[in-house]
Amino acid sequence: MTVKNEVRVLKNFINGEWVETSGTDMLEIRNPANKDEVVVNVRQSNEKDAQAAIEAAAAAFPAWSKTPSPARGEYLFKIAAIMEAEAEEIARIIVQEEGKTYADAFKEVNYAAGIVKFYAGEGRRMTGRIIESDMAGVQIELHKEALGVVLVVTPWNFPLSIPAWKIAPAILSGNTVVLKASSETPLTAQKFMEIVERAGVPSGVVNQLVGPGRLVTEMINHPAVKAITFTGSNRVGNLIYAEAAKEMKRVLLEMGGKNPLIVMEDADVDAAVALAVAGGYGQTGQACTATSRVVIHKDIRQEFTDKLVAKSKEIKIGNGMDEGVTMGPQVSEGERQSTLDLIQKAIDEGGEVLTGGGIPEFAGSDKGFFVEPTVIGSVKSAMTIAQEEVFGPVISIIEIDSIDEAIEVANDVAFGLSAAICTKNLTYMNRALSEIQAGIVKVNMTTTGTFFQAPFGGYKQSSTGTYKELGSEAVEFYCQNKTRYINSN
Ligand SMILES: NC(=O)C1=CN([C@@H]2O[C@H](COP(=O)(O)OP(=O)(O)OC[C@H]3O[C@@H](n4cnc5c(N)ncnc54)[C@H](OP(=O)(O)O)[C@@H]3O)[C@@H](O)[C@H]2O)C=CC1
Ligand SMILES: O=C(O)CCC(=O)C(=O)O
Repeated sequence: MTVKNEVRVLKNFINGEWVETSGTDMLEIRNPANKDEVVVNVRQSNEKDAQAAIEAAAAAFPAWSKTPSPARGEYLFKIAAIMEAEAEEIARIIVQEEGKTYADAFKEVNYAAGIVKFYAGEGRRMTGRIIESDMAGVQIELHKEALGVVLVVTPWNFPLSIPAWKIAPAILSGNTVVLKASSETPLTAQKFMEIVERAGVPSGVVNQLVGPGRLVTEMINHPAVKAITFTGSNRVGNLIYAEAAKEMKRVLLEMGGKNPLIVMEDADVDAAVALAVAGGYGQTGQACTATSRVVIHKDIRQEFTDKLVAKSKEIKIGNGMDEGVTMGPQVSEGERQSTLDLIQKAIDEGGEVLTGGGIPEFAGSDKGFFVEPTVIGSVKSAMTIAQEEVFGPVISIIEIDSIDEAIEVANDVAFGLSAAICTKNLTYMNRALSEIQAGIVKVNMTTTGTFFQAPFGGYKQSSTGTYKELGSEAVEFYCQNKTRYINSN
């Protein structure tokens, strides 16, 4: 039986107007906690729509890039205020199409509003630099300029905050954008566009295209597109990088992680277990910063593991809107299957499932893409489960017997996004902070979660590495610096 919601068919947001998509394929978005519930229908866009979105952004660029940055910031303040005022409604949309808990979704909306306010304030902090010249009367200025049209390609796991953390610095810097949000979460993106419209952002500054990822390839090649910012899988990140390289376009890629939580022998075990649970199972493990490896000292492995298993069993799985639920479903059948496949591979390679490992059973569990919070013991660093991103609620336990070995294991992966260490020992702390090859290293904190005033980005295959997201540093990606020589003699 299909739940009869009032199902909308989404439109594109182009040049300040809601326009019918021109494709013929229809995509049904269903609630991942109840696949009988159709959330929204999407008639896909085609190349013609993609072209129109880019042209609208290109046409809006001259006026927008000349608008003073404090004035651009004022629009962002308005966007943030609407997000905050409508946080409950937006959070419900996120739960309905992505599946996370209402508490997580509500936090995401307020986090997104915080990001937008942060960049609104940056509008009054945009500065250049004066450089002394060799000649009297000659001044050299370093001046930031916007790039042009920026293509924003985003995933489903943070359907509001990731678009916000890319679009806010992009438009604050004077660029115009086309958003291609994930096909799993088009309604949240649409709601974001409605807010942009109501905040009075001039037509064409922000445009949104609903449609398949394959449209992005051609968009990258459009001459008006000057930069592409992407968060998602390494597979797609590689495709985008290769395509953009043809015209040497600027690219920012944020991709996978295989984030370790090192727990040393002096750690507070209960606190470390709480960090593993929050980092491993928060967002159903669907975060690029998720704790997927616990690298634990042999002296406390047993105690830690017993306590982690006990806490894992306390997780209440269900529909993210239901009271008391602490973990929602995975976003799709495909994502769940890929988690289950990796668990099976771990077993085949010698891992031991200590709790979870399968599909939970409760009333209605067959309707959603639920998976149990899973702890895998006896994991060795070379195993697939210790190397590949899972993107589900799975924590692997890897035993070590020294800080040297802990750091070696932490670094023994292709990724380098986030890492954390639990210890009170200053030497351990300093070694982790300086020797772990990751863009973010934390002490006695979860691998997940970022404060938006601080830069975010990974090492190795987690990111392109050349630019950071978040913080005032993010603006660098969206600007080019012109060196201006002025001879006033
Ligand atoms: N680092 C992170 O935060 C994230 C990592 N992932 C990883 O990626 C895996 C798959 O997730 P998925 O959502 O499919 O991630 P993808 O990388 O496939 O999708 C991310 C974005 O890229 C778009 N896209 C898809 N194909 C192309 C293409 N050929 N060219 C340009 N853009 C494209 C998608 O559009 P469309 O949705 O229309 O296909 C979406 O907007 C996860 O299991 C996880 O391992 C996923 C999400 C976030
Ligand atoms: O941990 C976080 O808050 C950020 C996670 C993230 O950026 C991602 O999963 O894409």
